[in-house]
Amino acid sequence: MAFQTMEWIGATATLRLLDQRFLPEVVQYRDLATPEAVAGAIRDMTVRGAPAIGVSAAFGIAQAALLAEAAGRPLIPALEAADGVLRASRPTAVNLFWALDRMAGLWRAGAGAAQLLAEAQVMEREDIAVNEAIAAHALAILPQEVTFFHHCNTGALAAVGVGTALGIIRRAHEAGRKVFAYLDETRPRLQGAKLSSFELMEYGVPHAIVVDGASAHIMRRRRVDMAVVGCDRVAANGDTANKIGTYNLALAAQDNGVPFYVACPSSTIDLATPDGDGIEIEEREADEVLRIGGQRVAPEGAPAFNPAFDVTPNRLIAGLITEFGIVRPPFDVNLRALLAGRDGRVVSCGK
Ligand SMILES: CSC[C@@H](O)[C@@H](O)C(=O)COP(=O)(O)O
Repeated sequence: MAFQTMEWIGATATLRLLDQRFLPEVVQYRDLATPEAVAGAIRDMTVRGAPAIGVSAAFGIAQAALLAEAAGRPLIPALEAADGVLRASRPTAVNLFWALDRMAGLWRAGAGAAQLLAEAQVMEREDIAVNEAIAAHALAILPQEVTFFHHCNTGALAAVGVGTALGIIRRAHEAGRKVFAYLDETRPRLQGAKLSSFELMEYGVPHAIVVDGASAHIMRRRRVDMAVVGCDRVAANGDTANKIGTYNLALAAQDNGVPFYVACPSSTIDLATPDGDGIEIEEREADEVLRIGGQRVAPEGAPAFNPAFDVTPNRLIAGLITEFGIVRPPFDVNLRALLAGRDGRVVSCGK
């Protein structure tokens, strides 16, 4: 692979992130030396995608402990401050809070810097395995020839391993399936056109970038076997927050009889939020809408509204593809059973 989304540089205790803001034109890395810098990189979308955000934040916590220990400062105030600044970086992807809670469980119990770094590295390795398991479960239901519709970027750039939805597309291609993918360009940040296409070009997966508004038309006129997207938070009833435009895509899929799947690690499931109405939706600056590639496309002074995510109601979702299997409706029952199974009890994927 010609790029690596993140890398921990032990010698300098820095987190090296591929700066996704400049892809596909420039492959350039940033070395972040403090948890505040890591939080800034999450906020400005140097790193993005729910799993990648979570693991980056875990390294930010480890970094806080390492810096405090090296300076002989007390650990807990440093960790509390780092936790606060990282928690405030982006609101919607629950993986951020999941990762910070997991790290906080350790440092509140007295873990030191070495143990916190080891835990961040465990999370890094886990993500790789989880991504592979998601792809393997998906492959089991895919035909030999398959055309996908995909939204945003959910691949290696959004994770540590191959990613979720885009990881499925990549692994299906590598497994010898005859794969084609339509990639929504994903306005306003263009993660589909810039990042997902960058990845699929790299892997040699046949695809076409389409404008977001083309999905219903393409599903009506052309072969599409499955829409598959990632997600930032799944509520207890299966309502799913993902990049703005996902809900539109799900509606288009339903109207055209195309099964709509959401691929996610179980760390994206948030049983504490009963339904999608309780999910905070990040609102970003108007300029993302008003400009394309730095160039203003709207009249001077025109207003804009820029919600970065939307919530797809559970009734539009055929299944959630997790590392433990494919969760089918009724999601309220089956998601609880899935997470109970993760703790060693019964696993029911509602197949
Ligand atoms: C496996 S990534 C899943 C989601 O995080 C992805 O679909 C998405 O919405 C990313 O949004 P972004 O704003 O680029 O961080």
